[in-house]
Amino acid sequence: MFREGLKVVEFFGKFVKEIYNKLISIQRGRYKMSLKVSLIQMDVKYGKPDVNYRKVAELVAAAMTEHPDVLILPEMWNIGYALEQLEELADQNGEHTQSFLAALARKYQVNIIGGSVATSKNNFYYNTSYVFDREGKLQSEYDKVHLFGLMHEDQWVTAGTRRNCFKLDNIPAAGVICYDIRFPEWERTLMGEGAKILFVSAQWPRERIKQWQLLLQARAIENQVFVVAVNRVGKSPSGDVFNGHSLVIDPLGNIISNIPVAKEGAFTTKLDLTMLEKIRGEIPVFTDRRPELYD
Ligand SMILES: O=C(O)CCC(=O)C(=O)O
Repeated sequence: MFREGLKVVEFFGKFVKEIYNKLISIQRGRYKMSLKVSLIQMDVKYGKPDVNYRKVAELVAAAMTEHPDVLILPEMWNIGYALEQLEELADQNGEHTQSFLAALARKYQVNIIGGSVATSKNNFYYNTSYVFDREGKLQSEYDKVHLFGLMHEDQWVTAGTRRNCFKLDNIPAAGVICYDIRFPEWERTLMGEGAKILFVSAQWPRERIKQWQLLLQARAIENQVFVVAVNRVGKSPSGDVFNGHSLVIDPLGNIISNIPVAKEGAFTTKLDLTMLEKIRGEIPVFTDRRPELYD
């Protein structure tokens, strides 16, 4: 009798919690017209995952003083481009990274675009991104699709084949990694699910930083989306210098962030999502497309 009583209480407890969570997500989905994003512009220590995980935990804690809705990390932040050490250092099935990011997301109740980390899955290596929601639930797993030959990434890493589309607080969004931004057809493909924000994580060297900015502005304008793009700072042993220049760009291509170029830190910017509908209404590029003429 007592046991049955407990079961009934447990059942109703679960039921009430589910209703509560539903109401919260409806509330977020309906009313959220702005979104605060924090970009974690960090140095990545080559081949030193312990140092890098600690650094991410510190910078995420620092970011939380600004109460962001979403955090984003750079590319390959666990080991840098230490490709020749993948056998030893790649995160097996991404398990360590997933539990690390899920715990941070839950602890701070914040959405996390986990940049990317080197993983090994079924004896292949990948450049993998994980996205977690505020409850620490995995919303997307993405393996970088376009591998960067100039840094020999294609000799070590296997290219992904899946899209990275997800919803955060009910807002549709998409994510890509670094070299992916040179393929406008890929970003356009991701827009098919109605993304309002494109998240980009990168290790983009200083010598081509002008191209980084122009490419990101173009992706924002042509897709009429906000672009939130984080790049690392620091140096790699091969001599590449990374000067950050992380950017938040509105759907008209205007830069709306004010992130000190080469400084390490967590930088927060607010996106006003109300401008999207107006822009898309005025110049309706999605309905004016002529896909029958394209390849
Ligand atoms: O496209 C570029 O110039 C940089 C790309 C890159 O560094 C990368 O994908 O890791």
